[in-house]
Amino acid sequence: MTFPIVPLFDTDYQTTLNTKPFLKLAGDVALDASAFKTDSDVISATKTLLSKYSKSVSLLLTGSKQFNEDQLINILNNGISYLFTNDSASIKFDSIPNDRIQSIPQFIQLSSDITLESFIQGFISQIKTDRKDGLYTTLVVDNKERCLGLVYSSLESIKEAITKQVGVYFSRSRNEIWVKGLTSGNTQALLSVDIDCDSDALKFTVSQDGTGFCHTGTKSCFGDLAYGLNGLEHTLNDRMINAVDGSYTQRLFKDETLLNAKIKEEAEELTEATTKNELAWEAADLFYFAMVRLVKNGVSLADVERNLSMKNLKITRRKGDAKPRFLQESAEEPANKKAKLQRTIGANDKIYLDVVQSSNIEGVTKAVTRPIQKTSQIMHLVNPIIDNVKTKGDQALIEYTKKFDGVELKAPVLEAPFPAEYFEGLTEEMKQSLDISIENVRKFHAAQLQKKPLVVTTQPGVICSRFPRAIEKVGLYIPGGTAILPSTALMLGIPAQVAGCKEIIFASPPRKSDGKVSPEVVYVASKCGASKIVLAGGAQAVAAMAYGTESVPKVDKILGPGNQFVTAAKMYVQNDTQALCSIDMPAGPSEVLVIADEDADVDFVASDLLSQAEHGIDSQVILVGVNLSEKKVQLIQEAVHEQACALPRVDIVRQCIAHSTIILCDNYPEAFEMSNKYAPEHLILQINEADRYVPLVDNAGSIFVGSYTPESCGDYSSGTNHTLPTYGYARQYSGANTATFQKFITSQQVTAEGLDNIGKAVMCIAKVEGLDGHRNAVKIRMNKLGLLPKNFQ
Ligand SMILES: NC(=O)c1ccc[n+]([C@@H]2O[C@H](COP(=O)([O-])OP(=O)(O)OC[C@H]3O[C@@H](n4cnc5c(N)ncnc54)[C@H](O)[C@@H]3O)[C@@H](O)[C@H]2O)c1
Ligand SMILES: N[C@H](CO)Cc1c[nH]c[nH+]1
Ligand SMILES: [Zn+2]
Repeated sequence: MTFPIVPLFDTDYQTTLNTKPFLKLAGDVALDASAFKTDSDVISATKTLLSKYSKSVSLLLTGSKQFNEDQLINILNNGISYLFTNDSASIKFDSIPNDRIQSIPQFIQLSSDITLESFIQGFISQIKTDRKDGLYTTLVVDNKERCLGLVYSSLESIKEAITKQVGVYFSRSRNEIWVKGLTSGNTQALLSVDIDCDSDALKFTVSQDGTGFCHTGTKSCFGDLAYGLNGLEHTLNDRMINAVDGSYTQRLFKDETLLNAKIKEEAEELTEATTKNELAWEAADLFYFAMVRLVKNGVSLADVERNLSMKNLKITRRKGDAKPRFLQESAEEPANKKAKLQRTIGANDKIYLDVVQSSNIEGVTKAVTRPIQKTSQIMHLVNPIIDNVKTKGDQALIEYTKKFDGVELKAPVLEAPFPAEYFEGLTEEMKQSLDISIENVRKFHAAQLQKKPLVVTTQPGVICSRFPRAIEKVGLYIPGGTAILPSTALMLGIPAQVAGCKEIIFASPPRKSDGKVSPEVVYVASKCGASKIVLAGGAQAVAAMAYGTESVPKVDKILGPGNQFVTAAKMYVQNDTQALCSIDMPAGPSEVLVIADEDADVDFVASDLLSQAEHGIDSQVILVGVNLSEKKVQLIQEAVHEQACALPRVDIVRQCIAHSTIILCDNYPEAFEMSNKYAPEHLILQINEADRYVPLVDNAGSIFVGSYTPESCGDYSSGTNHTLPTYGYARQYSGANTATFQKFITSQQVTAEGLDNIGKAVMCIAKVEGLDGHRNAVKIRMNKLGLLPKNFQ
């Protein structure tokens, strides 16, 4: 049961509610149809009542038919819960379900007849209690039906609560009426009062003021309520008033075009999500942006829920077909859709990074989220490619190269020594430049070689050692989709040679123009002694090297960066025991995090950000500012825009910067903490005395120290490796190094003395493990050596 009286209103319901505000507590109300001229009048009154005062509104039909069937359907579709009639059994409409027509309930009363006394009396007459103290258990909830606490009411407190429409209860500890908030200031407006199904418990719905309901200062007696959609609504309402200048949420509030684009983008991503995690992730994003739009326009979650309830009452529902425009779009290839989305970022828009304060947890979380691909979707595309290469070998490689790279090959593999025509176009200057890089990379990686085995005598007569062996056959992937990368060829080929790998195979997608790989890549391949170049890219190249084909030898390890298809295929083959093939690391889209302070050169900072932003639309660049002034941030933004516009790959940069951010920190330790959490592939330090801060770095692929160390130097020529872990994998992976091309073997030698030293320990532990064979292998030897007493068991 809800409230035992349903007030019946005419058109002047507003005046009645002003003079008898207690009527709002009934929750359910009815309208007298005979007082309204048109169905629109009924609908307008219904909507006002539902939005301000009532939980449900019904319509009382008396006498002759005031409305025809169509009008009644219109009314029922716009919020009226029931039609009350004198004789529900005799009234039948073809299109109105029977359960929406009810006989007039006894408890309907004309509002003009209801007095405060009769209202209270009507309520009290319906409740009972079996408690010895005569009190009524009372549940207090807020207008979102969230439980605030459990209290008790007496008949007196109920009367006072209804009379004043505020939270009034009975305090058992003080044995007196308790007006909530009288001393704390945390008062309550009473919105409605309900009785439970067996009439012995009450529910007070209130609007809670002040810090909250609980005397401990929390919103409810069961802790705080700032979570989920309600918590988000609360935060966004707060941000509307207090948003930090330049924060992402503030930008969304101000920029209608951006906000609407994000809503469309997230809606589309939700339609593309497949796993539970992805669906929850994308739905959360969509709710977030939708909620920003609601809060911006003063619409509350309660308004949305009311709307849902109203829709639930509809009789005639639309067929539910989608507009043709959306049907057509969802049938489109994902690649087309992505391209379309990219075009929504205008070519003339200013290129600038979002700005968030480090204290803005939500903003920072969003900022450091990689524009990561959905593994399940990519695997969906990659799995059949791998299967086909496994079964059809070279033929599949040739077919995929035609399909994805637009090149028709006769043979998919180029054998060393590589024909002279493949070196055509290579200039002397280029050769010299590559040679400088090759020698520096060789020097740095040769220095990493462990020359002598590591030998440690752990106890007298127990000698342990460890020594490296080169991995025999390695497959090196050299990306070639959006840019040719001879630098990656040397970053992989030289360490493989230094480590002593017996067979080095390159794979790289051929150029569309002539079906060859670039002469620079061929030059590096010959310099590092590669035996073959597989003329294929993507998942098909990875599969060919992992399983082998007629002309591609199966390798033991695949190394090298690449796009999402390459990375997904590498992850797949390393998990397939049939392939028996390991990989270096997940080395996906390039990324950089720059830490800069007020003294940093704005042009240097901008150029470093852009040098990685130009890699691809799925790259990400982050600037962590230490105590940066507003002016400095503005200058950096201007430099980014100006330099970006002059780059040939400005379109790629634009897409990358759209998911890149400036995070403002107050001090250096905070900046490094931020960077360690992000675990960037590249970390650039453009701060005073940069080298002093290196010890603060726990997670990063490679560090670039000081203002004259652009990341480009590491990409090409300094000597460090540029094949580095991305996506935050710098937490657990190292970048490519000499050891990446080796495995380590351990060895031990135990003498009689050694056996005497550790033998008993071995036997003891083997016994507890129940492995007597292990124990015996020691016991036999020790017995023969006379190291055990005769009666030893
Ligand atoms: N982390 C590092 O160390 C590092 C180093 C260098 C480059 N990178 C990154 O490597 C990536 C290189 O990517 P790229 O695309 O330029 O070259 P790529 O060689 O990795 O990929 C090109 C291949 O992808 C395949 N492909 C393209 N579209 C496909 C589709 N729809 N279905 C199936 N396969 C498809 C084709 O086979 C094509 O040959 C960039 O993201 C760059 O940032 C990273
Ligand atoms: N920065 C890339 C690694 O993330 C490597 C590279 C190659 N060419 C230019 N840059
Ligand atoms: Zn680079």
